[in-house]
Amino acid sequence: MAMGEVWTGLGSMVAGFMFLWAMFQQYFPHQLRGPLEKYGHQLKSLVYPYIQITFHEYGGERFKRSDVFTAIDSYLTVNSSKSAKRLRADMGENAKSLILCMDDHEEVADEFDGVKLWWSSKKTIPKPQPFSYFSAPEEKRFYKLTFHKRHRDLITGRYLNHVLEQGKAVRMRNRQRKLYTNNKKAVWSHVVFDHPATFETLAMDPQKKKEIVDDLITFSKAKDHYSMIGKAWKRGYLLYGPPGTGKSSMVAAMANLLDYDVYDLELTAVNDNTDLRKLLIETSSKSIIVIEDIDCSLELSGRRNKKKEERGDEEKPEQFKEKESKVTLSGLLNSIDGLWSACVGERLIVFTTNHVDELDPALIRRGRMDKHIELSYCCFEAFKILAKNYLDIDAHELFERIGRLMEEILITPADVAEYLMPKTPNKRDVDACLENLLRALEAKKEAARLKANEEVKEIADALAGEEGKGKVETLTPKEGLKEDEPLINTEVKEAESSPH
Ligand SMILES: Nc1ncnc2c1ncn2[C@@H]1O[C@H](COP(=O)(O)OP(=O)(O)OP(=O)(O)O)[C@@H](O)[C@H]1O
Ligand SMILES: [Mg+2]
Repeated sequence: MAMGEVWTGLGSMVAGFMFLWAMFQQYFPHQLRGPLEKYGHQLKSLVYPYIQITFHEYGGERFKRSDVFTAIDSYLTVNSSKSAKRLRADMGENAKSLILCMDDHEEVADEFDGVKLWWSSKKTIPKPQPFSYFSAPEEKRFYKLTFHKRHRDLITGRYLNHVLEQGKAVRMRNRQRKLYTNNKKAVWSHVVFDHPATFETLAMDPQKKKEIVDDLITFSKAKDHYSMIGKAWKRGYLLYGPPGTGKSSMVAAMANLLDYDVYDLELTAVNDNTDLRKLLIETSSKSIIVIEDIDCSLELSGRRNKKKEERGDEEKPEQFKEKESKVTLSGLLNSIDGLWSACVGERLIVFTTNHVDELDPALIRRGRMDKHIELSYCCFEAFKILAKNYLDIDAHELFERIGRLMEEILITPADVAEYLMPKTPNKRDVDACLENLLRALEAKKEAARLKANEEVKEIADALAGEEGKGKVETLTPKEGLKEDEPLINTEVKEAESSPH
C-alpha cells in the first residue's frame, strides 16, 4: 500500500472517530456517560493531535463579561472582517462605529510565527425546562482555539499574550473617547470627547509643531524604553502663553493625536489633598490629565484671591460662598509624584497658564513638567494655517501686507480666527475677511503709535514741570481700544530667544 493511501486511511479514521465523539457528546444520556466519557477522552487525545482551548464569555463572575473574552473578540474583528463568510455587526458598548465580528459557529484561521491555528465561535443553547419558575437559561457563547500539540508552548505563551495585547489595542482604537470632569464629591463624571482640534488645524510655527508631535509620538511608543530605564511611563507638559493662543486647543489636539481620554481636573472643586490623590489614582491609562489655569487654582500667588474678588465672593453671605478647596501646593506635588509611581500605563499631565512667571518653580521643574511649550501671538506662518483652515486658501494678494503687519503687531490666533470666520452661513467671502483682518491690524498699529506718543507726552510734561505742561504737541489715542493690551511685538522677539 502506498504511503499516501495510509495517510488517507488514517485521516478518515480520525474524522470518523471525531464524528462519533461529537454525536456521543450531543445525544448520549448524561447519566450513562461516566466511564465511556473518560475512555473516550483518552482515545481522542491519542488519535487527535490538536489541542483546543475554550474561552467563555462569562467566566468567574456571572454578570461580568470576561476581559479575556472581550480582548479575543476585539482581536478577531480584524481577521473576521477580512476572511469570515458570516459576520455579525455590533455597535458595542462605547464603540465609535459599527464593529464586524464573526458570527456564531463560524471559523477563521490565524497565523503566528509561521504556525497556523484556528478560532471558532461557538454557542451552547441549553434545553428549556418545561416546569420551571425561573426564566429560560441563557445561551453561552465561547471561542475555541485549535492548534497542533507540537506548538503548545508557543501558543499558550507568546501567542496568547499577543492576542490579549492586540485585542486591547483594537478595543482602545474603536472606543469612543471620554472627557472626564470632577465634582465636589471627588467623583469623575464623563461625556463623549469630540473636539475637532488637531495638530494640522493648530496655528503655530510649523517647526515647533513638528517637534511637539514627534515628542508625543516618541512618548507613546516608548513603553519598553521607560521600563528599561526604570521610569514610570508618564510625561508632563506645561503650556503657557496669553489668552486665546491655543493652549486648550493643543490639549485637545494631543488627545486626538494619541487617541487618549481627557481628565479635566478642576482643582478648586477638590476638597483636600486626600480627594486629589483619590481622583488622580482613579484615572485610566492612555489619558491626559489637564489642570487649566494652574495659577488660578492654587494659592501659588495672590491670583486666586483676586479672581474671587472679581466674582464678588467676599460680599456673599456665608451659605452661598463656595467651599474653599484645601488643596495645597505640596499636596499637589505629592499627588503628582504618587501618580507617577503608583499607576501603571501611559499618562500625560498638562498644566496651562497665562502667567508662567508666577508659578512655583517646584511645580514646573523638569521631571514633573518635562516639556515647557510657549504658545504665543500669531506669526505669519501661523496665520497661513488659519487662512487654509478657515478660507481654504494658500495665497492671496493681501498676504504680504498682513505678514508685514504681523511682524510688528501682536494679535492672538483666536482674534485672527474671529476675522476669518465667514459672516454669512455657507458663504466664504475671502476678500472681505482678509480686508477686515488687515484693517484691524492697521488700527492696532495706529493705536500703538498714538499710545507711544501719549507716553512721550507724559514724559515730556514731567520733565518740563508744571509751567511747560501741554506745550508738547501730541495726538490722543483713539477710543475703543482695550486698556493695557500689548500692541507692539516686543515680547515675541524676546520669547524667541528664551531657553524654552
Ligand atoms: N493656535 C491656534 N490655532 C488654531 N486656533 C486657535 C489657536 N489659538 C486659538 N485658536 C482659536 O481660538 C479659540 C480659543 O483658543 P483656546 O481656548 O485654545 O485658547 P487658550 O490659549 O486656551 O486661552 P485661555 O488662556 O483663555 O484659556 C479656539 O477655539 C480656536 O478656535
Ligand atoms: Mg484655555
